[in-house]
Amino acid sequence: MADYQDLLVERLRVDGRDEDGGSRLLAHGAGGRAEDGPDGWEPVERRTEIVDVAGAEPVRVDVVETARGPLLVLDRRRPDAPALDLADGTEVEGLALRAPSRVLADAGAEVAMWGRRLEVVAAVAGGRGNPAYLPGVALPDAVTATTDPRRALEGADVVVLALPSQSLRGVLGGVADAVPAGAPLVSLAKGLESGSRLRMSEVVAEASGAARERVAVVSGPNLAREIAERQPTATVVAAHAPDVAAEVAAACATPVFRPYTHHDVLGVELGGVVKNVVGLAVGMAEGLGYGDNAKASIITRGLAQTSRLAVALGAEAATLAGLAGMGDLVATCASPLSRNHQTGVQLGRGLDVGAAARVVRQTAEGVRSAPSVLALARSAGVEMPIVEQVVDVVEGRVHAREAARLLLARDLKHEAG
Ligand SMILES: NC(=O)C1=CN([C@@H]2O[C@H](COP(=O)(O)OP(=O)(O)OC[C@H]3O[C@@H](n4cnc5c(N)ncnc54)[C@H](OP(=O)(O)O)[C@@H]3O)[C@@H](O)[C@H]2O)C=CC1
Ligand SMILES: O=C(CO)COP(=O)(O)O
Repeated sequence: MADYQDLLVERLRVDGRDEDGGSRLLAHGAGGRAEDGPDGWEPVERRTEIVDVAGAEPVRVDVVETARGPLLVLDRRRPDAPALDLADGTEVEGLALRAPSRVLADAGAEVAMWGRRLEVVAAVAGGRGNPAYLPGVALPDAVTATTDPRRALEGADVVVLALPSQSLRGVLGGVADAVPAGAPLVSLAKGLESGSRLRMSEVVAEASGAARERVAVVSGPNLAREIAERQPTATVVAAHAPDVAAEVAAACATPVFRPYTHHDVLGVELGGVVKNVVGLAVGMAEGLGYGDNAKASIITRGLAQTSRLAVALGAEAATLAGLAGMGDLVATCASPLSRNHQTGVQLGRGLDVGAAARVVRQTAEGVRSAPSVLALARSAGVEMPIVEQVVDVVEGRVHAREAARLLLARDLKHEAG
């Protein structure tokens, strides 16, 4: 165990019963040693968390937590004893983990992360990072984690929503009443909601009930793995309210992460949405064995079509030439880390969407967004041939090779037309 984590012996006493019949516990203050403090017996938090398990029924987990941290062992002299079925007045010695997050939280630095899976949350809270998504990356000590979204939201100055686009409304809507009043709500998601075709800033405002001025989006060439490795990058923080954009930018700026503020929320979001679809197309070209000329052509025409759509919907053309447009498009189309790119490669090799998803195993937003982008484009009277072909491949109507042939066979035209 790293030297900044502590295992503390807790002196615990059973003090009656909870409403559900389990033992109510008190802990002796300051690590359970009487000489450590005058505060005597103090309440212990006990709650049940529901843990989703892939391919099985959810599991109920009893969590017992003292002021020092969660109990790993309730009774260290009888570790196999039934956890919370002790006679009134019994005293036991538990073991509490004081994790780095807790130590840093005490020192004032707080990033409270919510996750739905106990094993992920336990790994993050225990200083082991997130081995499932970011193997080999140590997360900052200041990140704490919980499976209880309300605890994560408690007292938050800024609420950051890093969820796949199709899950965001449900998750946020379920805890909207717990979002601290006045805290900016920041979306990192790069997709359109299927059905409503709403952008994520719109979904956030609807699901939370917050005014749109409280919502910000962060978008740019921001591949998660590189950021987690503290490799330098820049990004855009867009909000309708300049002070909200500035507040969020100040909150996330580091020596290697440089945010620029922007007012064009629509343009910034559309850049992030459509680059995923173009990333699928570039991946398909790669999967088909095409070279860099083909990929550069798709990137360039993809950006032209994205800008056309964005401007038709009311965004500024210059936004799409910036970090959230061209910048993110280049990162996605060039990097093997991009899940949209990876998914495209699998589609180009002939796999269908389901099989490609099983290979890539993480969210490729372009797959769900492509039909919504196409519908938006049609409603705005904008032609997006690359998106059209991606939709046809994703929906299994044509093979990627045929999609490429159809794109190349289109009528000749002026490049700026
Ligand atoms: N990864 C990246 O490089 C970047 C991603 N983004 C955007 O961020 C958004 C999220 O992507 P990302 O985190 O990478 O996606 P991943 O697929 O890597 O991870 C999805 C995360 O969301 C959780 N999740 C999914 N559905 C739900 C749900 N219904 N309730 C609760 N939690 C859920 C997953 O939990 P579980 O593990 O339990 O399934 C997992 O932690 C996307 O819109 C993406 O475009 C933006 C910039 C960079
Ligand atoms: O948006 C991203 C980089 O900016 C991440 O791209 P993927 O979702 O394709 O991995």
